[in-house]
Amino acid sequence: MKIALLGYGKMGKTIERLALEKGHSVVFKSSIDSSEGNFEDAEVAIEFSSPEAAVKNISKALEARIPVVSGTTGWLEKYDEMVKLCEKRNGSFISASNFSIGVNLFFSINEYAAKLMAPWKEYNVSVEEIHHLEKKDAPSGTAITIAEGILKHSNKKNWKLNTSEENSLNIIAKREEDVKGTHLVSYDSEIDTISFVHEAHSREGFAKGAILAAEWLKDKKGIFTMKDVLRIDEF
Ligand SMILES: NC(=O)C1=CN([C@@H]2O[C@H](COP(=O)(O)OP(=O)(O)OC[C@H]3O[C@@H](n4cnc5c(N)ncnc54)[C@H](O)[C@@H]3O)[C@@H](O)[C@H]2O)C=CC1
Ligand SMILES: O=C(O)C1=N[C@H](C(=O)O)C[C@H](O)C1
Repeated sequence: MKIALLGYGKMGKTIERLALEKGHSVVFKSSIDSSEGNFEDAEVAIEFSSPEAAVKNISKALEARIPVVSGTTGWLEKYDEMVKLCEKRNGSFISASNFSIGVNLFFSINEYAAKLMAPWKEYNVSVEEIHHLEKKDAPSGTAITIAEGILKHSNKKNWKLNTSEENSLNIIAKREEDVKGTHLVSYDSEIDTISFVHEAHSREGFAKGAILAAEWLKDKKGIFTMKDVLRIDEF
């Protein structure tokens, strides 16, 4: 598979290493101030850049009729615009807040727990995420997906960052040196706490999932999610 890497930072470089190990080739790569290779040669684009660059990068791939896998977080208010462009171009698009298999299983565990906990009003639920100091967005995209899973089954109205409002689901975002990505869901009562956590030990899980998504998407048309790729049923 011939890959274009739109964004060649921590994720782009990890994806390149693992993709080459799998026998794929990287025919184009771009950063904020440089690019090399020939974009039109790509069979699929993998996009991990920044909240400001994501829409431009995804549009570039869709306009060129190159299937695109996007992992960038913090731009999702423009998601519907990208879906419309994909439909107009009869293209192929997957966006996910987290491509690791473990986190996608965690999303289902989270929804199951939210459904199970819904009648037990003495428990207050919260989400905490911890990431490295360079991360631009807060809360993380993964924390937002987790919060959306909880809100499907909860009587809380919305999620908010660092809130003590009873009607809102509190997301706590922490930034610490070199943390690859930790997400914790806690149900607290006066009597006890139930919590479950996903901790990424490296960026390889995100990168492997993105390559898997690209292999899966390459010869398909439409807009998909990681649940389609991994065949995980909706709750
Ligand atoms: N969905 C997932 O599984 C994962 C998502 N991410 C997300 O992916 C994104 C990238 O993460 P990292 O590689 O760690 O970041 P990074 O900062 O190491 O790399 C970002 C890359 O994007 C480029 N870039 C930044 N601003 C740009 C602009 N305005 N125009 C063009 N290129 C630009 C940079 O030059 C660099 O090559 C972030 O949004 C992060 O939250 C990160 C890990 C996993
Ligand atoms: O910026 C990161 O590093 C990560 N971003 C994603 C997010 O915002 O959820 C996924 C992962 O946790 C790493």
